[in-house]
Order: sequence, then structure tokens, then C-alpha cells
Amino acid sequence: MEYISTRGEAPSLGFSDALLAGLARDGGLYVPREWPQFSSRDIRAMRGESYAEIAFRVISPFVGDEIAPDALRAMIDEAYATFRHPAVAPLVQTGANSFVLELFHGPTLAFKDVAMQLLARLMDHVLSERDERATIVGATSGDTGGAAIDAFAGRERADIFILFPEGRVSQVQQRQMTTSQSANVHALAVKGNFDDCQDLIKAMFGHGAFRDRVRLSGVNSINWARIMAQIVYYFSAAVSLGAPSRKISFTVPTGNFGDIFAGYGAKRMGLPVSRLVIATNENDILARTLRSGRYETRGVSATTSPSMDIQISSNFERLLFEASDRDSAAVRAAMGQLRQSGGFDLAPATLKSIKREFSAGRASEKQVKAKIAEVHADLDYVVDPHTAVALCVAAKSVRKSAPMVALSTAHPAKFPDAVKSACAIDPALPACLTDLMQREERFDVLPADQGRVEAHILARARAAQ
Ligand SMILES: Cc1ncc(COP(=O)(O)O)c(C=O)c1O
Ligand SMILES: N[C@@H](CCOP(=O)(O)O)C(=O)O
Repeated sequence: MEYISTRGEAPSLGFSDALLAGLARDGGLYVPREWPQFSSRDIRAMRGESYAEIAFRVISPFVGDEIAPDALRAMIDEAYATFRHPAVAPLVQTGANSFVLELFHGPTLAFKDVAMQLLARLMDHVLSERDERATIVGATSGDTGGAAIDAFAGRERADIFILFPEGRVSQVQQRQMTTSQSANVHALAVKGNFDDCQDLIKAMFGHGAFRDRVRLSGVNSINWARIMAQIVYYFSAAVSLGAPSRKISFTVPTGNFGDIFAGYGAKRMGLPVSRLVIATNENDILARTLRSGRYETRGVSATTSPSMDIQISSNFERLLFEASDRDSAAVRAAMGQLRQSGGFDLAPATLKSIKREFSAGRASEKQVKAKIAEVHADLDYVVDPHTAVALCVAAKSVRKSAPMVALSTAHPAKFPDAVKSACAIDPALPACLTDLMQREERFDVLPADQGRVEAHILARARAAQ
């Protein structure tokens, strides 16, 4: 399988190189040259299989012959053995035709673990085969950072630097990043918001000399392997609910657009997906874009679902590329305008193509709080605010024709204050994390300044020594 950049000006790469590259040299994002195809028969064969077995089927064509099947299978098995639930991503029925897909049973209680546990093993494998080291960077609004640190802690061949917005993540999220004792882990609190952190990461990738000196690699969903691993749970959920014999809809709490783009990928691979519903909190740039045809940034407001407090949704670029019939010149122009003036207009055909697959809705803070209380009162089920955003939007989109699956992206114990204020429940952390609040923190505080962040990394990254 070959990977091409959405901006069309970077060399195409094989799987292992795309995995280590993170962002393409032209600033674009890698996508597969072709989407692997799964027939109804292939999908039917997944019925009754374990999550790891389905993952192996879905991921194999993306990896091609670059990793031996036995090695790939072993990495998948190991990655999902870290999950506390035997089904890895179980479904819970919440209404006649409504379900919640629980993606938070991994080590850091967030859906990011699903991809990150595998990504770290894949990177380690490729780096060992090549006898190389890498410097991994990531920007986080809370969950990616903890999941990446857990997955990469102690790995010999990688140092990991996670940038998080100072004071804008929950206490549980912060401590999952700052209490690691591993010498290869570096948590950096940046004086700014998530978009500032993400801009810094992209700027470091754009600085060729720095990129090469530290052998930079990224773990945000700009990295294709993150999306690849997330495609799996769309297949596992859909098959459990009767695919390929019936279509399934998904509502996805969305920030950086990685998770829902994985759903789009699953559909392109042949999974019978009916609607893909984008759910946003009050930072509703994506809902506005679908309504108006203009992608336009505004200030970010802090909400109780901080992991979705985002304006620049990286993976929307991958969708633009697909929806414009892979017109990389149009993507380059749109991204240039976004950088210069904070917005761009979608071509009418592109917007039409997006609206054919996606709808979008937003949930206000008041609605999110009411939804947490309602679900608890009606079902004795506790959800976190990100999941509540999805449930608010899904409620408006559910149809008799297709089951609606709302993705539950975080354990409620990650956001205890919001949950308690909504339904008076204090969700307990799982046993492995009960002493989290007593652990010692270790992190550095830096301004949102590329030079300062690069100097900090250069002084510590083993790949640069
Ligand atoms: C709990 C939670 N829900 C939803 C999202 C949004 O996912 P995405 O950025 O892939 O759209 C995130 C962060 O990415 C998250 O951490
Ligand atoms: N919400 C995310 C933001 C980064 O998203 P990613 O999927 O691109 O890594 C987070 O939790 O950090």
C-alpha cells in the first residue's frame, strides 16, 4: 500500500515511512492511494470474531507486506490485551434503536488508547528493524497526551514530548501526563490553547533542519496509523448490529475530525454506513461549516468537554481531499487561505459531496449537563461530557431505518467535576488509577514559541545527541 499527501507535493511513501513521517513534507496529511475494499462476504466473515481478529483483517491491507503477518498479529493481540473489557469496545443499548459504543476501556480511559496502544508497538517494531531512534511529539487538549505517554513510556527507541494547554485540561488528564516516571517522557505545559499547541507541532514538522536533526515523528491523528486503527471499531460495532445485512449510523463527538474520518474510511472500504453525524460542543466550527459552506475560525471557548475545544480540525483536510475528488491543488489553496485569513469557502460540489455522507449538530453546555442527568435518571448509566455531546446530537438524528451508535470517547471518571455537577455522582477511577492524585507531578512550562520549544526538545531528545 502506498500513501500520498493531501497537498500533492510530497513523495508517496510505504506504510512504515508514512508511520514514522507523521506529517508529509509538504504540510499535507497522508492517505492511502486506494481504499482497500471489503465485500459483504468479507464483512460477514467478521461475525463472531474477537476485536483483535477483526483488527487484523481491517489493518492488514493498509500495512501490506511491510510487516510480517505474525508480527502484526502479535502486536495487535498485545495492544488490546491492555484493555480492561474482553470485548475491547463493547456496545450498550440505550434505546429502541440507539446504542453507545464504549471506547474507554483502555489504560488511560479514553478512546485514544485504541489507536495509541497499537501505534507505539508499530513504531517500536519499525524503529528496531531499522536500528533507529525517533523523537515523538504530540499536541493534546487532554486525552491524546495521556494515551501517548502511557503507550510510549519506557520505550527504548523513542523520546516523547507532549504539549498541553496550561490550565485547560482536567486534573485527571493533566496527571496522566505529568506523573509518568519514565525518563523518555516529557510533558510540556504551553501558555496558550490547544490550537497553539497544534500549530507548534505543525511548525516543527515544517522546519526541515529541526525535523531531520531530531528524527521527528508525530502521534496526533495527522499520523495515518491513528486513523487506520480507529477504523476497526466501526467494523466491529456494525458487524455486532447486523452489518452487512443492514446499515448503521454513527454519531461522533468531534474535535480534530480524526475519529469521524475513520468512520468515513470504513464506509469507503465497503462498510454499510448510513449517516455519519458530527457532534460538536459550543466550539461548533464544523457544524457551522456544513450549514454555511464556509470554514471560519472564531475564538475557542472553554467547555466541560475540553478535548473538543478546537478550531482547526486537522483531519478535515483529509475529508476536503476526498470530497474534492482528491484535488490537491484545491486543498493547498484552502489551507493557504486558512493560514492567512482564518477561513476558506468550500466549492459547492465539495460541500454537496460532504453533505451526502455527513450531517452535523451542536450541543450547548446546558444541553450537555441536562443529558448527563437524563441518562443517569432514565438508564442509571453515567456518561462523560464528550459522550453527552454525542448523545444530544444523536437524539435528533436517530431514524427507524438504521441503528444509531453514539461513540463514547472517555470514561466519566476523567471529568468528575462536570459529571458530579450534572447528576450528583462522583465517578470512581478504576483501581489502576486510584492513587493518581497522590502521584508526584513532573512537567515544564513553556511559552507558545517555536524557538523555545525546539530548543527544549533539542536539549533532551536522544535522537539529536
Ligand atoms: C474524549 C474525547 N472525545 C472526542 C474527541 C474528539 O475526537 P477527534 O479529535 O478525533 O475528532 C477527543 C479528542 O480528540 C476526545 O479526547
Ligand atoms: N482531542 C484531542 C486533540 C488531539 O487530537 P488528535 O486525535 O489529533 O491527537 C486530545 O485529546 O488531545
